Amino acid sequence: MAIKVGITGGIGSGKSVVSRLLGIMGIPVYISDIEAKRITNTDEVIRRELCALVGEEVFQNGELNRPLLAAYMFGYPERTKKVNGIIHPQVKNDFRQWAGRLSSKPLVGMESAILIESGFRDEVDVLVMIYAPLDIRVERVIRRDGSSRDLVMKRIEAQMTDEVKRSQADFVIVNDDETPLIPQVLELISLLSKNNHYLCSAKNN
Ligand SMILES: CC(C)(COP(=O)(O)OP(=O)(O)OC[C@H]1O[C@@H](n2cnc3c(N)ncnc32)[C@H](O)[C@@H]1O)[C@@H](O)C(=O)NCCC(=O)NCCS
Ligand SMILES: Nc1ncnc2c1ncn2[C@@H]1O[C@H](COP(=O)(O)OP(=O)(O)OP(=O)(O)O)[C@@H](O)[C@H]1O
Repeated sequence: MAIKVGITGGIGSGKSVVSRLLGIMGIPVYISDIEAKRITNTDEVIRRELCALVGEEVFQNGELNRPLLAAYMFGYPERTKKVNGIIHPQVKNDFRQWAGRLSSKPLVGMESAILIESGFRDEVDVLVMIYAPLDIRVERVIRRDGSSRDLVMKRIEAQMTDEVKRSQADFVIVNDDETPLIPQVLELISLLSKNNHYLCSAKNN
């Protein structure tokens, strides 16, 4: 049975960068953002419920109108809760199936900015928080997405605080543009591998 590693952290903290590093090292990672998008675009029940909640225009030419959904939910906690309530149960189901298919792997990951708040904490065995100071995160996302500061702040407000995340995390990786990242990721893998001989089996292959 694979050890399931949750990777969380606020928007722009560097989860995707860490997940890519894990991927390079042979650890498959379920990227919730990507999978939630796929499921939202293909699941009939989600489609129906989102249309009923937001309006038919939330899908355009069969595709989710992402800017519209983002404008609808971010900044409105009650709406965010309803949208999450439609999408997240299906993502949880999908993750379970994905992890089941990879049960022979020593380690698998699940990346989500809102892993704790969407009720995924119990789906993973170990929780890793990627930490970066707020100002750095905001600047990174503005640079990455070309979004406005206001839009980034609204997303941050829809996410749990770093303090709460930190209190639930088993490991914290600091990605503040100063602390070297790769040694921390290697240390994490080495720690997780101590009990399941991950590195030994890699050497034997
Ligand atoms: C609202 C949507 C359409 C906006 O799409 P967009 O391409 O602009 O953003 P993207 O999906 O790439 O997300 C970027 C970042 O926004 C933040 N974010 C996304 N969804 C949420 C949410 N429900 N609550 C808080 N933060 C969120 C995360 O930090 C995420 O990594 C999209 O994020 C979405 O469908 N969200 C609902 C599904 C969801 O909760 N996904 C997150 C992981 S399960
Ligand atoms: N250590 C780093 N060195 C250089 N660039 C970095 C580093 N960490 C993150 N970045 C850059 O900052 C941006 C945000 O990082 P990333 O996309 O990994 O964040 P995230 O936590 O996955 O965000 P989101 O919640 O939006 O998915 C990206 O453009 C990424 O390339």
